[in-house]
Amino acid sequence: MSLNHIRRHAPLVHCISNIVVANFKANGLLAIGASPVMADAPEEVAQMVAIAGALSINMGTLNSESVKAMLAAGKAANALGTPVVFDPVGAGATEFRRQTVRELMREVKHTVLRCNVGELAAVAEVPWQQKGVDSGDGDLAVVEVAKQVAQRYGVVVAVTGETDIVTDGERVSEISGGSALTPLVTGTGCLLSAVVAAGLVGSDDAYTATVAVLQDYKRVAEIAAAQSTQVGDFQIGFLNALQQVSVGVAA
Ligand SMILES: Nc1ncnc2c1ncn2[C@@H]1O[C@H](COP(=O)(O)OP(=O)(O)OP(=O)(O)O)[C@@H](O)[C@H]1O
Ligand SMILES: Cc1ncsc1CCO
Ligand SMILES: [Mg+2]
Repeated sequence: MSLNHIRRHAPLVHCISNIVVANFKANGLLAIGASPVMADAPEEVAQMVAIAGALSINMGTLNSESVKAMLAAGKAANALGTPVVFDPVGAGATEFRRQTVRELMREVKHTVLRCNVGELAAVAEVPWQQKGVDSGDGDLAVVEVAKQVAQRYGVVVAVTGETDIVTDGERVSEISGGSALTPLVTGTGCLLSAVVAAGLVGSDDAYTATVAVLQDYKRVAEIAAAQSTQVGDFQIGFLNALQQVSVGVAA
């Protein structure tokens, strides 16, 4: 019961968000009893991360200022031993994103990398046709590439899609289920990254904490899909189901 673990710890999660999903992410974290704070001014991120339980870095709508903030916040979190989750949104779509991924992977020690398959390919620098922020097309041995990235950077890698894969370079878990409506609501992956960050607070094994969050998140999608067939309703149902699962009242 990982979302329940988050509710019991009620962590403050410092999010460097993209502009598309900031509201959904904040409401999703509140629904499970966490406290979100969005802060991306380079001038304040080191101070903000110092009072947070975890840092969630998302480069979905990056610009030169927010990249400075990501580096400063990540380094400050590392110095404090605060867990960091990196979501390299659209990593392979442009040269700016590819460079930023390289810099963030080199300069910051991330606890968890949470991405879709296209983003994994970009982080691993293997060929893939990314479609903007969506996963896109290609042929990738996902488990093998995820393990290589995990070993190379000493990070837990969580790759999502119809079936999610989590690996620390040795252990591998596959998590299926959920709902095909989930990728039709923008930011469900971005929110998941922030929820993983929240789930790391009070956990001593990032791999098992990440697996537990992804399992609960699939269940959240199933509960939402049982109550709604249209995407708008599903988005609201998803927030409701996050609350239910975290409280422990979901069937
Ligand atoms: N076809 C599918 N069937 C069931 N669940 C899915 C499917 N595709 C994605 N998901 C689930 O949706 C959630 C978000 O994963 P996804 O891979 O879509 O993230 P993402 O591409 O980073 O999303 P975004 O950038 O919009 O935030 C995960 O819980 C994942 O398991
Ligand atoms: C649509 C979109 N564009 C940049 S970030 C984002 C949200 C999903 O990742
Ligand atoms: Mg994403």
